[in-house]
Amino acid sequence: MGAAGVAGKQAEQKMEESLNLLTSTQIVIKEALGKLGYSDEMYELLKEPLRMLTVRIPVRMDDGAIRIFTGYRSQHNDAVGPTKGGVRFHPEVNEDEVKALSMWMSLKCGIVDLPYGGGKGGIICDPRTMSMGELERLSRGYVRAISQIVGPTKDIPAPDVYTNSQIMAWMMDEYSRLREYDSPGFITGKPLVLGGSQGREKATAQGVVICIEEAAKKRGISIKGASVVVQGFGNAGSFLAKFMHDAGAKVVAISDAYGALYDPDGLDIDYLLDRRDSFGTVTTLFDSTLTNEELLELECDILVPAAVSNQITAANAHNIKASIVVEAANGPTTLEATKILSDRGILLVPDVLASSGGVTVSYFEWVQNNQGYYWTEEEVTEKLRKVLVQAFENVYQTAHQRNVNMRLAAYMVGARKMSEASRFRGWV
Ligand SMILES: NC(=O)C1=CN([C@@H]2O[C@H](COP(=O)(O)OP(=O)(O)OC[C@H]3O[C@@H](n4cnc5c(N)ncnc54)[C@H](O)[C@@H]3O)[C@@H](O)[C@H]2O)C=CC1
Ligand SMILES: O=C(O)CCC(=O)C(=O)O
Repeated sequence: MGAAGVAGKQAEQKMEESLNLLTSTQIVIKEALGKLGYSDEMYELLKEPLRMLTVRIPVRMDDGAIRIFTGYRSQHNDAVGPTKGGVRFHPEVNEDEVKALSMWMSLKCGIVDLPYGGGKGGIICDPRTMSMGELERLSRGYVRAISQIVGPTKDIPAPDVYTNSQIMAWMMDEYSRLREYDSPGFITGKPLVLGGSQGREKATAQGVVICIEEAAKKRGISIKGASVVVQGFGNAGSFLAKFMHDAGAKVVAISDAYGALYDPDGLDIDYLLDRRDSFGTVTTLFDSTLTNEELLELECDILVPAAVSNQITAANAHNIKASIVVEAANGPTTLEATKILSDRGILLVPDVLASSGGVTVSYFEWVQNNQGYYWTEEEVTEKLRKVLVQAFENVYQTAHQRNVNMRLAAYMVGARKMSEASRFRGWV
């Protein structure tokens, strides 16, 4: 079959497979709760968020026209504490995705043992086509629209895809104006001068690196000289590529929304970092690129999807060459693909564990905001390492002891705390 035929068949298989993130999350949560011995009532409680707010945000665009944007804020479960999770600005944001993302936040917070439940937000928009003024008005409008259900002791947003510290600053300023007092603890991922934490920007990637190191130890792979492929070159992917490169690994391919760059001898990561724009775009500067689909199937030791969901599916899971796949992105691998990779003996470190470094340092930021006393980058990094190494080991041991794959093990570890908190509160 020619290349076009193979691509067509893969597209067909992808269509047949369930790519609904909410449905697949519910399947694994149900299985995890069953393994933990919880009743069906617990599943009924946890299968959907407790609260989902849909808002419509009118924004005056630079040309004078008014555009109405749709946004969401989902709060999955607040039995443990206030809900926590990022805000995504992306054209493909939808209600089910935001719900699933908030459920994953609950699981992440359980895995790294934070006093939070999970939340997540999103706005359907394409910030790459908007001016700074339009983005500021949209960010402020979103905060006004969700202000009743968020706050430093209710639900604390943070950055995610196509949002950054500037957007967090506008959102914090808008919330502080509404409440009429300075509220740095309303949001994390802020610039340092507004109460941001040392190390938050790099935290997601640092967490992923710790998981890669732990996974590599289990597989007897040395990081020095290992070949690494990274999908996505934004906050998570670009820092990750840099850290792996600095640790002596050979980063042979990276990508962004427009394509991938490949060099079997290793890419010049510092050069690419220098050239990327604020949306993590760099491949458009080069002629010779691969597709994101081709990138995933490249020969390598370690593959890190660090972009968007549903990238590794039943259609390409058999062609993945890496022996370790570490999910920096949320939801990059479907359930069917998870099974295929696990059956093939590939060590898959799931998103709810691998990408939990970001929310861990967000928690540190919130603690520092609450106490008004700030830590050094070394302190943050050391605390993050301790948390992540412990979390990895808990999930890895659970997988072994219960003879389940790492995703199911992570859901079991992550679901336990919110289930117990819900039970003690008398909700179930
Ligand atoms: N920023 C954070 O603290 C955290 C991020 N994550 C997850 O990591 C992933 C990446 O997030 P960030 O790096 O923060 O976003 P970002 O906005 O900084 O970068 C996104 C990157 O993905 C690329 N991309 C977008 N659409 C793509 C597509 N269809 N195919 C391939 N590449 C595409 C962009 O070009 C860019 O390089 C997301 O799944 C996010 O939910 C998870 C935990 C924390
Ligand atoms: O930093 C945070 O609070 C949340 C980060 C996030 O949205 C995620 O882990 O997916």
